[in-house]
Amino acid sequence: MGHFPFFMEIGGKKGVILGGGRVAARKVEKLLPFGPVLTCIAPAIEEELEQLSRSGETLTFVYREACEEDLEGACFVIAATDKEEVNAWAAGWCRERHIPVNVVDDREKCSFFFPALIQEGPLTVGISTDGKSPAAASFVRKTMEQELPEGLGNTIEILGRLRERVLELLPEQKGRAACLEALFVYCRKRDFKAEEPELETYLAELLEASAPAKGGKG
Ligand SMILES: C[C@@]1(CC(=O)O)c2cc3[nH]c(cc4nc(cc5[nH]c(cc(n2)[C@H]1CCC(=O)O)[C@@](C)(CC(=O)O)[C@@H]5CCC(=O)O)C(CC(=O)O)=C4CCC(=O)O)c(CCC(=O)O)c3CC(=O)O
Ligand SMILES: NC(=O)C1=CN([C@@H]2O[C@H](COP(=O)(O)OP(=O)(O)OC[C@H]3O[C@@H](n4cnc5c(N)ncnc54)[C@H](O)[C@@H]3O)[C@@H](O)[C@H]2O)C=CC1
Repeated sequence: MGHFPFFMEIGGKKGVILGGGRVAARKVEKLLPFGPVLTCIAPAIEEELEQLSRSGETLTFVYREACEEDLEGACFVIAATDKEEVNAWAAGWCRERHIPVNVVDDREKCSFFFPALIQEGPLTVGISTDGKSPAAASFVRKTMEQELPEGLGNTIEILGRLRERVLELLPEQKGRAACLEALFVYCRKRDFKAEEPELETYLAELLEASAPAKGGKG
């Protein structure tokens, strides 16, 4: 059975990574922009991984073999050592306690997978092959990255701000949906190049058009 792609909030949540090699580094690099509090435990930690902590205090290192108390209170765990028995032990320990666990050397033991990931501002695309071909997931990511129009992330950021206003100003659901759809269609026609002042103007026109006729109620 496939795995469902929940987009979960992990800001401030405790994440534990066992292992400090290339694969652990790739997982940590993906997680950091989403703001978790990460601890990485391994006797030897690659420089590539240590360097990721420059930007914030949310990544700490413990230079020893993993033990049970490392996992206690974790919101999610990534078993990324090169020792099959260590990864398997962590997987079992977490599953017994209903802690989500990712096991890099055995997809059967994972309760969640890492996707191939595209991030463009607030846009997140996660791609999975249900663990069947990470290489295929990687290929789809690269193909999609080339296809996504430049400026899309910025446009979505602006649309997010305008949306707040539309939800406040238009009382009726159908009217709101039509207005938000029209805004997006406009952005698409402008090849995602329109900046906020231009979209503000267009929104004002849309709101004007949907306002009750003069002399009406209110
Ligand atoms: C189940 C899963 C669990 C998880 O790790 O989350 C998993 C498991 C395993 N991967 C293995 C191998 C490789 N994985 C990659 C690459 C990626 N692997 C990723 C995810 C996942 N890998 C999850 C499923 C995702 C899905 O549903 O498709 C990506 C998408 C995301 C990421 O890692 O962040 C990232 C591409 C990112 C991108 O390009 O965008 C490469 C290529 C490389 O390293 O460059 C190789 C070597 C080539 C090969 O073997 O194919 C092995 C065998 C290890 C061994 O041989 O010992 C296992 C174990 C098993 O299959 O049981
Ligand atoms: N899921 C994925 O995307 C991929 C998974 N893999 C798998 O990932 C595994 C790890 O690969 P790399 O990071 O390249 O290996 P690596 O050799 O670079 O790193 C292994 C790390 O595990 C640590 N370690 C060993 N024993 C430990 C213990 N008892 N407690 C805590 N840490 C311990 C080591 O100190 C080291 O930091 C491989 O064995 C391979 O099977 C490989 C490629 C992709």
